[in-house]
Amino acid sequence: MTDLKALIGSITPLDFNYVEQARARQAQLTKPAGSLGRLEEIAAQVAGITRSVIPVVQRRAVVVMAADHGVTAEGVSAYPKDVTPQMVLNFLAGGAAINALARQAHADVIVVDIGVAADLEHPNLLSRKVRRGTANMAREAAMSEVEVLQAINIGIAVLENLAEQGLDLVATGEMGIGNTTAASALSACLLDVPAEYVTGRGTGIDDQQLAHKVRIIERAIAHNAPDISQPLDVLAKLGGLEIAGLVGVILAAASRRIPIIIDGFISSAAALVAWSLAPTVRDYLFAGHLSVERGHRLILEKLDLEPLLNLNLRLGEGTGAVLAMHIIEGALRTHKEMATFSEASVSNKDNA
Ligand SMILES: Cc1cc2ncn([C@H]3O[C@H](COP(=O)(O)O)[C@@H](O)[C@H]3O)c2cc1C
Ligand SMILES: O=C(O)c1cccnc1
Repeated sequence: MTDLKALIGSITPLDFNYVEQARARQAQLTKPAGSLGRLEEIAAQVAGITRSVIPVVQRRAVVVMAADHGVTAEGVSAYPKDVTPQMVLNFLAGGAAINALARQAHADVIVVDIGVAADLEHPNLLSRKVRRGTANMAREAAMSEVEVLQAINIGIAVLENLAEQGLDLVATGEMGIGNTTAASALSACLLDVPAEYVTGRGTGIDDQQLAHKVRIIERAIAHNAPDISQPLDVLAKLGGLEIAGLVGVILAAASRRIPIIIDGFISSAAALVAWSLAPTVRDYLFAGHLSVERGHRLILEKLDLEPLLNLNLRLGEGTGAVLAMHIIEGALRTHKEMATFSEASVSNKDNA
């Protein structure tokens, strides 16, 4: 097992030397100063992350962590829990939204069974089951302390393996019926806001079911009484195995200086936990999009992240994050491929 403390300690802030050099290059490119807006900031941030003045993001992957949630017994989702293993098989067959978008973005889809409550076998599935779904958090802790650490360690190992093979950009994705309930419970605690503020309709529940979902989350928080100053305690009691796995992915990617695009509400809840453990992780994060799910904006505000896209997505799987890879690529392509004023013999501003 990785020493989590050591991993967290190894996450360093952006290297401003490279940020400044990237900004200096941007100032020389054939465009009015600042005219590429956030694309310029993205290029500078990736330069600071990777310690490369002209970075590339050639090798890309989305890690889709899948797991089940005991809290589905309370009727918090519009879909049955069987959809979790069924969708895992769909990912492996290439038929889900994430597969189509990943093909377009030239990203590998890495599917991890970290806690699906069904027996799954497939040559391309990473079978890393910690347990068959979490316990029902409305009645008991979702996971034990040992299990949450196991799940985080699996995320770390998955990322480190990918990094060994070569990885320039990673997106986070998930699948787990009931996981908006876990993400809402986590966010309510870590943001210290009423559950209602961060609870949405997930796969599409009605008003009555939404009110019920809020009550279940309130009950889970009251019953488990997590220590909100201890992110791992909150994660164990109210989280999900896939969320814990993504915490590991995020921490390990930051430690290896790999830029991370987080997806919607659930991935962002994982990022919130990672940030609570290691605030420096913020430097490595891009928010792929703003989800429709209530509460997403509050998490992004806490992390001081501005979403790259706003497309009314409410799917998860990593879809918004993988779409945002095109924006990051656009930022880095202009940064790399544009001519400077002197190269193209274009006149710069008089005082440049
Ligand atoms: C067919 C299908 C595909 C999905 N892909 C992602 N999710 C998304 O919906 C689930 C969370 O919503 P809730 O908390 O309401 O269950 C997660 O599995 C999430 O990834 C899906 C959901 C369904 C039904
Ligand atoms: O934003 C998300 O991640 C999301 C929203 C609804 C359902 N599943 C995921």
